[in-house]
Amino acid sequence: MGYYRIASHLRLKPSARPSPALHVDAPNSSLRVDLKHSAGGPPRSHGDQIVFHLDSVIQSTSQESTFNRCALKIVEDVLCGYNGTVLAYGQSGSGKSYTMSGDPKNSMHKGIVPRAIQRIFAEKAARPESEMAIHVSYLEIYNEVIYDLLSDGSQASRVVTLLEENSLLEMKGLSQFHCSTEEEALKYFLRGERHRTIAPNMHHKMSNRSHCMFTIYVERHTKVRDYPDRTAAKLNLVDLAGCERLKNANSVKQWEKEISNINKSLTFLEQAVADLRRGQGHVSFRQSRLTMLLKDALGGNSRTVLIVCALQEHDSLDETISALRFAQRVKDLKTSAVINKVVDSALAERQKYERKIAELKKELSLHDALNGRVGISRDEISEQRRVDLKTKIEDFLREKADVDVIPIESLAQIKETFYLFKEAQAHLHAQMEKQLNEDGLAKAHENESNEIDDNDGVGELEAEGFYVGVAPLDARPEKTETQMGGSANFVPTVESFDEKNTNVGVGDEKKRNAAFLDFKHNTSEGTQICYVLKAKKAELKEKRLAVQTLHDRMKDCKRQIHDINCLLMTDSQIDSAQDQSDVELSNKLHEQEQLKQRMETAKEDYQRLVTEITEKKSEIKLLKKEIMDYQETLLDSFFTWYKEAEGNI
Ligand SMILES: Nc1ncnc2c1ncn2[C@@H]1O[C@H](COP(=O)(O)OP(=O)(O)OP(=O)(O)O)[C@@H](O)[C@H]1O
Repeated sequence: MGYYRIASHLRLKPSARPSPALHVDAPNSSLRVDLKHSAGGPPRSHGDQIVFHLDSVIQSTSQESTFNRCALKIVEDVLCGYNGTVLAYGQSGSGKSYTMSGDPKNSMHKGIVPRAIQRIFAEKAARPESEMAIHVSYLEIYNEVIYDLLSDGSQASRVVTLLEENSLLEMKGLSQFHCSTEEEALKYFLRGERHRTIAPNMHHKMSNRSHCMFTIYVERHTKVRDYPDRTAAKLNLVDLAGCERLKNANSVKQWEKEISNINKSLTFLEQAVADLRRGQGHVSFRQSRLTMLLKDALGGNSRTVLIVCALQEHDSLDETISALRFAQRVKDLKTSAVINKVVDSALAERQKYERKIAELKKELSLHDALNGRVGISRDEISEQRRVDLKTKIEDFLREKADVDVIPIESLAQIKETFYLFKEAQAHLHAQMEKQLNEDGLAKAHENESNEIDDNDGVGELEAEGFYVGVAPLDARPEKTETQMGGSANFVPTVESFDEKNTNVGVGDEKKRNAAFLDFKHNTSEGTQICYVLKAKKAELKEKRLAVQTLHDRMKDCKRQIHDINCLLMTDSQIDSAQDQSDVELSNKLHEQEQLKQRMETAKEDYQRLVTEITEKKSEIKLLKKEIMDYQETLLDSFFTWYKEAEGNI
C-alpha cells in the first residue's frame, strides 16, 4: 500500500475585469492575493497578502490541456487498478461543470468526463489481450438525498439508500450500466446530465443545485498470465454544487433550503478535511451524504485530484480566497491507494492451504529437531532417493544379510516403499507368468504327443478280415541299437502275422479268419482273453474321456489366469497416477490383493490339472501297453491253438 498526496489545482475562469488583488504566478503554481484589495471589511495594511501554493494554476487554458494536466494521470491509474477521484470545487458559476462536463459533444469544449470516457475506451481498443468490462453510474445528492440520475422513474423511485457495513459503502438502488462503446457511455452521461437538478441563480441560468458523481467502473482481466490478473477499479468524477451566499440568492423558500443544504454539506466537507489534516483519530465523515461518499477520496483507497474553480472578479474575492484556502488544506492530505485485485476464491483458498502446509512443515521439522530426528524429509522424495530405496528393497527381498530392515524416514518414503514393493511383486508375477506359460506350452506339447488313438482296432475283425490297425506314435517301441529289427515290442502287422505264422499261406486267409473268430468266441482261452481285452478297452475309453474333461478344465483355467493377469496389468497402470486419494488407494490395493489371491488359486488349479492329466496319460500309456500285450497274447494263443487244430485235422 502506498500513500499519495492529493493534487490540488486552481482553475481561474477567464474574466474581462479581474480583481487587482489577484496575482497569478503560473510557473511557480502559485497565486498571491493582496488583502488590502479584499472586498468587505476594513482596508488592510499594505503588506497584507496571502500566497497560495498549488499543484498548478490554470488560466486561459484549453479543456484538453486541463484534462491532461489534472485528470489524465488519475485515469491512467484507474486503468492500472487504482480507484481515482477527480473533484471539482468552487463557488457557483466558477466553471466546475464546464471543467467536468463542458460540452460533451464539442471536441474543443468537452470536459473531463467525456475525455476520461474517451481515454478508457481507447485503452480498451488498444489492448485486445485484456478483457475490460466497463460500467457507469450517475448520482446526485440533492437536499441530503441521493438520487439515481440514470433511472427514468419518478423522483421517489430514484432514491438511493446508502448503507455502510464494515466501513464499506453500498448504494442500494443505484443502477449501473454496462457500456460496450464510448458512445454508449456518453449516452448514459448525457442522460444523467438531463436529470440533474438545475435552477437559475445570480451567476447563471443553469446552476447545479446538487452534488453530482459520475462513476466509471473498470474491471480488467489480463489473459496472458498463468494466474489471471483481475482488477476492479472505479473513477469517481465529482461536480460539487457551488457554495453561494444566502443573501445573494433570490428569496424563494425552495432555493433557501437548497443553498442551506449545499453550504452545510460543503462545511462538513471542510470540517472533515480539517480533521484529516490534524490527524484526528475520528473524522466526522458521517455528518453528510457528501462526506460519506468522499471518505475514500479524502483519506482512503483512492488517488485523488482536486480542481478548485474560482472567479477572478473582485466582488467574488472572498469566495475565491475561501476556495483557495480549501485547496491549500486538501493539498496536504494523503490517501492510501492500492491496486484493487479481484480475488479468485478458489486460488485464494489454494494459496491459503499452501501457506498452511508450509507452516506445518516448518513446525514438524522443528518438532523433529527437538526430538533428535535429523535428516527426516517430508517433501516428495527425489529421483536419486527413489533409486537408492529401490536397491535397498531389492536387497531386502533377496535377504541380503546387511539389509534386514528398511528404516522409516517420512510419509513420502513409506508411500514410495509400498509402490516399490508392489512394483517388485508385479515384476515377480510377470516372470512367473512367463515361466508358467512356457511350462504350460511344453507340457501341452508333451501331452499332445502323448495322445493315443484308441481307435487302433488291433485284434478286431473287419468285415473283410483281420484288422491289425495303425499303432499310435507313442505305442511304437523306442528302438535301441540292440532292439533294431527285434520283436520284443511286437506290433501286429500283416508281416508279423505272417512271420509268426509262416506255415499259414495267404490263400488260407478266409479259413484263418473264421478260425480266429471261432477261437475268440468258442474257446475258453480265447473268450477269457477277449473278455479282459474288452474290459481294458472300456477302461481306456473311460480314462481318455477323463483326460478330455481335464483338458477342458485346464483350458478354462488358462483363460482365467489370462483374464486376471489383464486386470492386474490395467490396475498397475491406473496406480501410476499420482493423484489418488488414500481411500481410493486403499480400495485399489484391496482389489489387487483379491485379484492376486484369485490368480494364486487359478495357478494352483492349473498345476493340479497338469499333474492329473500327466498321471492319467501315463495310466493310459500303461493300459495301452497292457492291451497290446493282451492283443499279442490273443494272437499267440490263437496261432498255437490254430496250429494244434491244424495238426489235429
Ligand atoms: N474556463 C472557462 N472558459 C470559458 N467559459 C467558462 C469557463 N468556466 C466557466 N465558463 C462558463 O461559465 C458559465 C458557468 O460555468 P459553470 O456552469 O461551469 O459553473 P459552475 O461552477 O458549475 O456553476 P454552478 O455551481 O452554479 O453549477 C458557463 O456558461 C460556462 O460555459
